Parts: sequence; structure tokens; C-alpha cells
Amino acid sequence: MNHIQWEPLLERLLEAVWLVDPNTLRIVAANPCAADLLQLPLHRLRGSLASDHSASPQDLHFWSTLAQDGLGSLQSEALLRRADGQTVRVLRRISVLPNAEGPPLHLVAMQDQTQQHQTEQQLEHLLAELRATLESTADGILVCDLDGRIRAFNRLFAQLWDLPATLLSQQDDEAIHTWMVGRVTDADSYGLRLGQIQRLPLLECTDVLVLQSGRVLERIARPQYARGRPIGRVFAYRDVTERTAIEAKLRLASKVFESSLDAIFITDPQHWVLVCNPAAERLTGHTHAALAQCDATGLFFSPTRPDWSKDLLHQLQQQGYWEGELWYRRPDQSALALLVSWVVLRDGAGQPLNTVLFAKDLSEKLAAQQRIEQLAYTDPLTGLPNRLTLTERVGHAIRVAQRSGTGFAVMFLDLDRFKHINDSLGHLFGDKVLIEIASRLQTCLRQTDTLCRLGGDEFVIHLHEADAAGAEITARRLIEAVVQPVEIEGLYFNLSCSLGIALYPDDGASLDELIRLSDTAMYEVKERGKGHYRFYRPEMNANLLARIQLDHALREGLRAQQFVLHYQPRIDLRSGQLRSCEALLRWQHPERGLVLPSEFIGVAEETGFIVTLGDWVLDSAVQQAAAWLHAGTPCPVAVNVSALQFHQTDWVARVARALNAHALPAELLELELTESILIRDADEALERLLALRDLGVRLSLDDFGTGYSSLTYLKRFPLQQLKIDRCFIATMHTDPVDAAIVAAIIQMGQALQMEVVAEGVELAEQHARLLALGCDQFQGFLCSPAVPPEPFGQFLRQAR
Ligand SMILES: Nc1nc2c(ncn2[C@@H]2O[C@@H]3COP(=O)(O)O[C@H]4[C@@H](O)[C@H](n5cnc6c(=O)[nH]c(N)nc65)O[C@@H]4COP(=O)(O)O[C@H]3[C@H]2O)c(=O)[nH]1
Repeated sequence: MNHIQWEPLLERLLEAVWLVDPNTLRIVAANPCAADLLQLPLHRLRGSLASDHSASPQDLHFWSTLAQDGLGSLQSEALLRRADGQTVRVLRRISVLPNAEGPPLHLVAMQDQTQQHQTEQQLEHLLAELRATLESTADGILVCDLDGRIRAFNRLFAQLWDLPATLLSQQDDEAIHTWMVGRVTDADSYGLRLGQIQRLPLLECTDVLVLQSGRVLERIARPQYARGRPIGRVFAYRDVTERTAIEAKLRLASKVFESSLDAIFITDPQHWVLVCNPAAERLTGHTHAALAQCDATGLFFSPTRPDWSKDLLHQLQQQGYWEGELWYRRPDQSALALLVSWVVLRDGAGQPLNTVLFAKDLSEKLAAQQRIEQLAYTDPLTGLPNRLTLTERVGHAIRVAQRSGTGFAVMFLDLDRFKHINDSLGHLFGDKVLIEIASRLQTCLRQTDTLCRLGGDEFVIHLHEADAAGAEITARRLIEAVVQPVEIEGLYFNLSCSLGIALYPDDGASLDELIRLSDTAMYEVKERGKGHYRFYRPEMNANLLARIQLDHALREGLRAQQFVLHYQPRIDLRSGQLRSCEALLRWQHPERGLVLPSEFIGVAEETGFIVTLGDWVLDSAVQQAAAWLHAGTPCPVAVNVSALQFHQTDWVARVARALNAHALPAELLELELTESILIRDADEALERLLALRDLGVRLSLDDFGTGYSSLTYLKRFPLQQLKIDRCFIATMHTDPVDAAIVAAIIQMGQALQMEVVAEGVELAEQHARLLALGCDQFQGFLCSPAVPPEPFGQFLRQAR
């Protein structure tokens, strides 16, 4: 049967078509496209077995099974062989073509798949390449669509996030996102940021994520575009743990560099400055720009080692570091001492890269050292050597003297009444006086002598190789220097000093002993009127001992009730009537008899025992006045108050207690105060005096004329009485100056409406003059000395 009749029909088809006889599986007709496909002329195609063109065993097998299974509609891929031996992949569709003239035929239509196959292969290749690229990037990549669904990720991503194997195989986006949230340290911020990134598809951003494992990831999120539109997002994760740590270290190093108190210079290997820190600018007084490109070795100098830089270069080369003390001259020409540490930095091959030098300012340390040394050896107020220096120098002098047989003198100098200055004008003023005196004393001495301040107003002088004659000359010079008028803060006044001298080796063999002995000699001067000098004599020690014994005896005496009060009347000058009396202390000593206050008040004041003794006097005098009052012979009693007593904080309360205890009206008690009491802390004194006045006690100023005699406090303080010191009364009838002073005091008292009492009136002549001058009262042997209470009581009764 001829099937070529089909060919005109087949010719029009665009696909390659065969008609195959199902029995013989021979091609009975074909179209030109089929001839082209196999590159065979039609006539050779016709009649050939379909399987002749198969290029794969599967295809041969296909035709053989088709023969057995019969007709059906099939579509499959097949590999054909062309005439030139090349294979061609086709998509083959086989369908049944009914045939009116015989059994149905197989219509085999074939589409050349070569092109498509090539495209697919190229695509696959491209995909493989893309995958390889994805895998070979240095970052972990996660690709998501706009809704956050995961489209791809690479192995590194899985590694960085420690994704477990189960998640890798599951393809569960939600589980992967949850895993990631669970890995970061701050899940809240992570979630917020991710939400923000999702809401803004065009956002490009870089974030740093810290994972709980300690790993630090940098995440770069970029939009993914297709045809100009964002279709998703690519997240690139990079492990920056190490980099972050290095950056943190660098930041720290930079902070240290910037904030270091020590100057730091970084130089090139030839020591040219490249960089320096702010401390270096402060230290040098130059800006960074001015310091850059300076030769660092030229910045410093060493006054003691001119060739220090040679040593530096040698040691840097040999050992890689150098340390030493150098100096820097600042622009204002001041020189700074520095501790410089110089270090060489080398590369891996050992070649010098840079040098770093650290410079620490030593000025404060040096100043502190100097100050410590100064403090250790000098008196901070006057700058004079202190006892330590004196000990060293005298120790040396003793050693020299022992060898050479020479001697030296030690003097103890104490300012007279310095305490008054300190108390009345304040410590700061007192300090200025001491500085002035120290400098005056210094000018009287040779360089080899040592003037040392022991403390307070006490000075010790070591007179180098001086004998008694030399010491005496120097002592006079020193006293003369002290008595010159002093002017401080516009105030002029005079000072004096007492000075004791001890000689080495005659008096003592050690400094301590010589100081003690010269102190004893100085004390002796004080005792005998001050303002002079004395050499130590062995009997002086006995005096000191006597004072210690006296103190002891006084305390014992009070316990044994050996003290008594005597009373001296005060008489109205005009009427001659008894007005009041002064209680005066007496010590009824079992062996020494009646001892007067001049022999013990000084020691009692020195030791502070005067406070106890004064309390006893106050109480006894108040008791006596109360007794006279109750006996119907009232007589006001005046009691002497020492400075130490007055400055007891509860002094007013003590007075009130004594008055209450004996029920004495306050106006029958008079307190005699000295000027020094009022001068010291005048505000406090005024407060106390007002409190005493409020109690009703009369207040009297004793020994007026001998002290400061200041009008200011006479006006300011609530005093009712002024007592003219007896030294003026004693000579007022012979010395016109003293007479004028007495007259002035009386006039002043009258002007201030104060009663004026003259003390120590012994002569009728004195009495007459005082009366003429208008003095109110007198007290003195002319009338009566102080007498025991009984005769005084009698006196009172008679006077009534
Ligand atoms: N040459 C001479 N002297 C006369 C004459 N009239 C009185 N005197 C003496 O002059 C002193 C007057 O006392 P004062 O100036 O307060 O001076 C007193 C007073 O400062 C102090 N004193 C006496 N008793 C006490 C006391 O109880 N407490 C305190 N803190 N000091 C006392 O001792 C100083 C000396 O006291 P006394 O030796 O009792 O000496 C008394 C008295 O006996 C006279 O016509 N000619």
C-alpha cells in the first residue's frame, strides 16, 4: 500500500512527522521537517525502520515494546541519531492516525529539543554557578521574599547561626526565624529591627547582632530587585567577633593614648615624631602640629649626662628600650624633670617600625621629695633648721670638739610675754612676729652657727666654737636685735627675750643636756625680771627642782587646809569710811610660816593648779562675806581672778554656784580682772562679763597702767572700777611722770563713770595727792595691810 499520498498533507506541518506502519515499524511517509531533523533525504527516510534512527538503547527498547503493546497515544523524549552521526533530542508524540485504506498508522510528531535542552543546560549551569557563588561568598547569605519567606541560604549562614541539621532539612521558615530570635542576646531589639526592615522594602542597613554564643555578627540587609522592583531581601551575615574585639582593643588603646596623663610620642625608626597625645602637648607647651616631624632626641636634655642620647641610641639598638631621667625646657624657659621610657616597636621580621616614648612629669614628685626633706629638717613656719638638724649638727660638733679639744655654746632663747601677743592679736599675727624675730636672730649669727626653732616662741642656738666670752657677746647682740621695735600690719610694739647659755664641755656632754641646762638658765632670767641672759650654774637645777616640789606642796597644802584668806580694807578717800575689802591669799605653811602669793601664784598658774586654788578662794571669800552679812556687818569682798580661771567655759556658772551656796547677794562680790584677761578673745570676754554683770557681780580692772591700758575695752566692757597699779602710787610723789599718769587714769575713770581705786598707798602724802586728784578710794598699808578674817571682822564692827 502506498502511503506517500499523506506526504503533501504532512508537508505543511511545522513539526517533523513520520507515519509509521504499526506492523513493520517502518516509516511509510515523512515530511521535509523530518528529513531536516535527521539530515536525511526523504526517500532514504521512507522505508527505514523507526528504530534505525534511535540513538539510545531506551529508544530501541521503546520501539520494540511499541510493536508488542500496540497503538496508543504517547509522549516522551527520545534521542535520535542524524545522518552525520550526531544525536538530536526530540519531544516525541505518537498518536494513532486512522487509515481508511488499511490499518491505522502511527503518527509520530517530533519537536527538536536541542535548543531548549541547550537553554536548560545553560540555566542549570548558571544555577550551579550561582549556588557555587553563594557558597563561596565570605558571608552567610539568607534570601527572603518580601513577606520574609526564606528563598535560599548558604552553608555559611547555617554555620554562623549554628542551625541544627533538622532545620536544614525541614525547610520550615518559621522554625528558622524562631531559631534565630532565640540565638541573639537582645531578642526584643532584634525583632523590632527586623520588623522595621520588613516594613521598608527599600531600606539598606547594617546592624551588629550579638549572639548568645558570644559571636558577633554584622548583618547587611539589601533589597533584592527584579525588573527594577524589590522582590525580596538579601541578608549578608559576617562574623565580626574578632574584628569587634580588635576594634574594642583599638578604641581602648586610643582612649588610653588620648587620656594618658603621661606624654606619649610615637616616632618613626629615625626618632622623628609622628604622633603625640594631648598630655605631650600640655607637657611641652607645643601643639601636635609643632611637635610632628621634630627629632624626639632633640626635645630633651640632661644637665648631668650630656652624652645621654648616645647611650639611648646604643641601648635602643641592643635591648629595644631605654629609661632615664631627662629634662625638657618649656617655651617659658622653665625646665621640667621627666622620667622617660623609650621603646622600639619591631615588625615580624624584627625590623624597627616605630619607637614610642613615654614621659612622666617628675616636678611634683621632686617638689614633694624636696618638701619632705625640708619638713624633716626645717621648721615649717620660719624655715629655720629644726631639732633634727640641730641634733645632727651638734652631734658633728661634739665629734669635732672631742678630737680638737674645742668647745661650743648652746643658747635657749624665749620671747617674753609672747603669749599675750598670741592671745590678744591671734595666732596668725603671732606667727608673723615669730618669722620677724627668727630673721632678726639669724642676722646676729655666723653661717657656722645654727639657729633652730624648737616650737612656740622657743629658739635654740648652737654657737660654733664659742667660749663664754663669745657667747656673751652674741647673747647681747641677740637681745639687742629682739628689743628693736617691731612693726607688723601697721602695729608698732616692743618685745624682749630671755636667754640661757650652757657651754660644752664644761656644763654638759650631749645636746639634750645642754638644751635642758640652757633652758634652766633661761628660766632663771624669766624669774628675775626677763629681758636678759644668764649662764647656767649648777645651783639653777636646784631651782627647777624647787618649782616641782612647790607645785606638789601647794596641792598637798590645799588638801591639808593650809590656805587662808586675809582681807585688806578699801577706804573712801573723802569720807575715810570703809567701803569694801580685797581677799588676798596666804599659805600658812607648817614650816615656812605665812607664805605670800608672789612665792607661789606663778607656779600655780604655770601648772594650772590656780583653777582649783581660785575656786577655793572664791568659795571662801563668798562664805566670809555671807558670814559678815549675817553678822550685821556687810562688807563687799573683792576676789582676784586669774586668766586661766576666767577662761574656764563654766566660769560664770561657778560664780553663780558660789553665791547660791552661801546665799550672798551678788552685789557684795567684786571680781578683780587683769587687762590680759580682757584682751584675749575680747568677744568671749565681753560675753562673760555681761553674764557676770547680769548676775549682779561688780567688776573691777586690776593693775591698770601696767598692761595695754586700752581705752577701747574700757569703753566696751561693763566695768565699774579701775585700780591704779601700786607702782605708780609708790613714786607719784617723787616722779612727776608717774604723778601725771595717776592724774590721767583718775580723769579717765571719771570720764567713763568708773570708780577709781589707788593701790599700795603707804604715805599720807600719797593720800593727800590722790584726794586732790579726785580719786575715789584707796587701799594700802597707810590704812592697813591684809589681815586675817577675825581682826577684819572686829574692824568692821568698830567701823559700824
Ligand atoms: N608694798 C605694798 N604692798 C601693798 C600695799 N597695800 C597692799 N599691798 C599688796 O599689794 C597686793 C595687792 O594685790 P594685787 O595687786 O591684786 O596683787 C596680788 C594678786 O595679783 C595676787 N593674788 C593674791 N591673792 C590672790 C588670789 O586669791 N588669787 C589670785 N589669782 N591672785 C592673787 O598676788 C598679788 C600679790 O598679793 P599680795 O602679796 O597679797 O599683795 C597684795 C597686797 O598685800 C602697800 O601699801 N604697799
